[in-house]
Amino acid sequence: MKIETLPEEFIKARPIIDTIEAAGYAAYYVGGSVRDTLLGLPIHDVDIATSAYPEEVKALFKRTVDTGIEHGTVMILDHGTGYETTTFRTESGYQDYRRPDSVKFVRSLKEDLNRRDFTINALALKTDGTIIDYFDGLTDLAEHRIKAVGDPEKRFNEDALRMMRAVRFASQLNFEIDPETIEGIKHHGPLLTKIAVERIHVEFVKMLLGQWPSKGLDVFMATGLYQYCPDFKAYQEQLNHLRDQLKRGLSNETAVWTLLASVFDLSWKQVNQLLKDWKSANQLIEDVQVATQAVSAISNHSVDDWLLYQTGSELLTIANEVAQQLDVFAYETPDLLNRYQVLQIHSKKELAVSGQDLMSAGIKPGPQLGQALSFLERQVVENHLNNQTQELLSAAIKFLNEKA
Ligand SMILES: Nc1ccn([C@@H]2O[C@H](COP(=O)(O)OP(=O)(O)OP(=O)(O)O)[C@@H](O)[C@H]2O)c(=O)n1
Ligand SMILES: [Mg+2]
Repeated sequence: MKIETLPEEFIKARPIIDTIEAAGYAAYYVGGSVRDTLLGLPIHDVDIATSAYPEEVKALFKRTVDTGIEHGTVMILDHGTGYETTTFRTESGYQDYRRPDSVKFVRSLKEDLNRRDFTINALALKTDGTIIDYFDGLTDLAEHRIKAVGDPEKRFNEDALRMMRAVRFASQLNFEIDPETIEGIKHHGPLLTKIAVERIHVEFVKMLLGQWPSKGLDVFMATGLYQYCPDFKAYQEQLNHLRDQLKRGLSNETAVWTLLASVFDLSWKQVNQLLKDWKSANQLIEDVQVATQAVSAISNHSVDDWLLYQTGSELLTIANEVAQQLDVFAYETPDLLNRYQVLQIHSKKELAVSGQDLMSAGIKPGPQLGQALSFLERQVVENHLNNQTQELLSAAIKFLNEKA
């Protein structure tokens, strides 16, 4: 098979392959970019596989970075774009189920494609558009099938993350997973616990960002894979509910975790624990806590000005998206955003008085000053006070006198 017109990204990368070939080595486009081109999808990064050894690749180009030289990957920098170029290799002895004990460089493309995860990911593309397909990847692409290359058991023993990749591709592509590959996942699920949580996290999120998340979730649940992910064992019922409920993919990672936290009915503290167990960044944890609180207010029809203020426009949009997915939404997103926009202030900084102003008016520094500012902030947000300096100063003094 031959692709008549290659996407621009491949044409841009062509000089790299030409240079390698001119030196007497073979080089091909491989991986996701080939698969996605055949599916008519946009492509992100162009990966290259070559018979040249890493040192031989480096000798051919001025600017390279050793991004993974021990397993054969060198990044070639060309006019601002980086091309991951990996020497054909086979892998043997995966004692830890994630990294080969030894990588053996080979000169044969077929051997290289043979160690790849799924047939649709084991296609190679030549610069003239010819597709090389040793494992019937084209048939599986046409028939919308995710199928391990060769023996699924071996593929998952080599890298247990591939089980998560299978469900992620099902959700991104709306493909079915081949029955033998499903069996392989059922047998090897426990190996997932050997994999770094950060890597599982990436695949899990990609699954829920895919256009057909229920498809991925279905296999994720049916194979029992979920049990080997942090904390999910306790939430089988909720995850099954989600599988039946989800209409489309989420729009970003914050929405993914807010959805889960809402479906699991987690408290502020429990959100923190779940996301820590999933090795998430602190900013994500905070955002999910706030957005989850907003989802709950939305579903109770109890969104007030203070909640709008605390949540902010970005997280309000996310919370309402999640509420819509769960069919608990009571507000149109533009209405919520309008209500947010017309608040007198959107952060403490916009208050017409500062701590400095309060001190100039005779209030002593200390906890009282902070309390007065928080009082003013809430009063202004809730429209009980106008955001005007004089009015706020008097209100602060009165507040502190009443407390004393
Ligand atoms: N655990 C893995 C990861 C990757 N690969 C191979 O390396 C290629 C590139 O990997 P990666 O970029 O991680 O995935 P893609 O398939 O390119 O998917 P994406 O579009 O998400 O990048 C894959 O297509 C596959 O051939 C593999 O065999 N096993
Ligand atoms: Mg890729």
